[in-house]
Amino acid sequence: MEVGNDPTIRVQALAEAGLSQVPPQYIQLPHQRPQFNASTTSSCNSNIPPVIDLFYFEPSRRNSVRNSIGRACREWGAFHVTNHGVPTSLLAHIKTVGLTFFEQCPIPDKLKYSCDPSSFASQGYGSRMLLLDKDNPRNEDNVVLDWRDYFDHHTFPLSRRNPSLWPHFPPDYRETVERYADQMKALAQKLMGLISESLGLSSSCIEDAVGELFQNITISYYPPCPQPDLTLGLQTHSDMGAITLLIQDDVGGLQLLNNDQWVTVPPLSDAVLVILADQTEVPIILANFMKVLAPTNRGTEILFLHLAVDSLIPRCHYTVTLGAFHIETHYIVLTIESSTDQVNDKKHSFPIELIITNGKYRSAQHRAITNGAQARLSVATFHDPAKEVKISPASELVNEYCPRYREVLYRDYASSWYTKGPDGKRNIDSLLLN
Ligand SMILES: O=C(O)CCC(=O)C(=O)O
Ligand SMILES: [Fe+2]
Repeated sequence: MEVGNDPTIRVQALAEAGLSQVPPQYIQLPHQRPQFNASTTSSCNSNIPPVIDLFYFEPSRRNSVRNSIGRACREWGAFHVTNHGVPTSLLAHIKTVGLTFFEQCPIPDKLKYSCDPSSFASQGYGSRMLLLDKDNPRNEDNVVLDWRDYFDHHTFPLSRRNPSLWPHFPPDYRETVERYADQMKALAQKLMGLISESLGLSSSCIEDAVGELFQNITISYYPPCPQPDLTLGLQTHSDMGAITLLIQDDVGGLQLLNNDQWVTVPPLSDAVLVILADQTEVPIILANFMKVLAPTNRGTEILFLHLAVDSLIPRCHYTVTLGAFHIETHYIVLTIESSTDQVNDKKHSFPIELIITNGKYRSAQHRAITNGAQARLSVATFHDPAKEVKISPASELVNEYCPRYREVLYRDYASSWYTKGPDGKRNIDSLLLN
């Protein structure tokens, strides 16, 4: 069977053909292949993303919930939430309708919903995530394909929502996706509020920076794979938008990179996994640090960063000198003062660099592994800026203390992601000018 640049090939068809070996396009480079050892696959591994009880957003719990979220964002860039207010029956039902579509609709019927392979993140049924590089067909030789089929739905803003383009089978598929989209948007907005507050910012900060939310829901179906040790269901990536809410069935296979180790995320049927995506990492947070940093004196010999995280953690003061800058834990900058007025150009731009790298609000790298026994299903709900939103620190806030990030249209950012491939975090790193 021809695979690769044939957009009609579905992984499910390859799996059903009973191959004993996957076609070569699905074989990962050796350093990308998963390791199947006890520490990454054991369900009793204690090193897993935290589970945070949201207590249905009860105001009296807000402070402690916000602290837990801050810690999880610094340490993992991801966390589970429970008591989030989304009916658990709906979490179960969206997985049921997704599985019914993938497993009970014949492939020729599913192909009627095929997405457009020439435009990225297009709605519909597909397999290949990255765009074909038509200008450089030779680049195709380097493309490794995911062992995955998916259905992508455009759900917000409502002007993009057209359920008649979604599966008609099972009969309640469309209505379930609509209900799920509404519930996930409400949850994402509440979580962005808490994440903003966990940075010491006003609760609307991240949402204001993102602007009108664009929501896509991707149901991924990973057929059993004859060679799980050579393949990935979904290649290593960080999500490109602001925040992703993910649920998975009880088969398991999602892995998160934590302290350079791949950790298998256990399926929790009542929980939703929150994944920080690229736009929550640098540009938005950076813009807010810049607001705080903007009124500093320039060219100072020593800077004092007054750090405080919240009322529960005692205020700490740090002295910053070139070469001796060290922040142990938290990094909310309240003020910067100079103790001398000596000018030393070399110091420009170092404080915020360190703040960012110490900050640990990094988008989480993750991937999906495959298995030889059972198909697996996940539902990822992405919340992204509009394509026209410019991603950059606000220009009036940039001074020479700040690192410069290249301004980029979110559309171009997404396009680069889909043409060059995520390759870990290559895309967000490419925005750094220095
Ligand atoms: O299937 C999974 O668990 C991961 C899905 C994912 O990361 C994505 O769709 O971006
Ligand atoms: Fe993802």
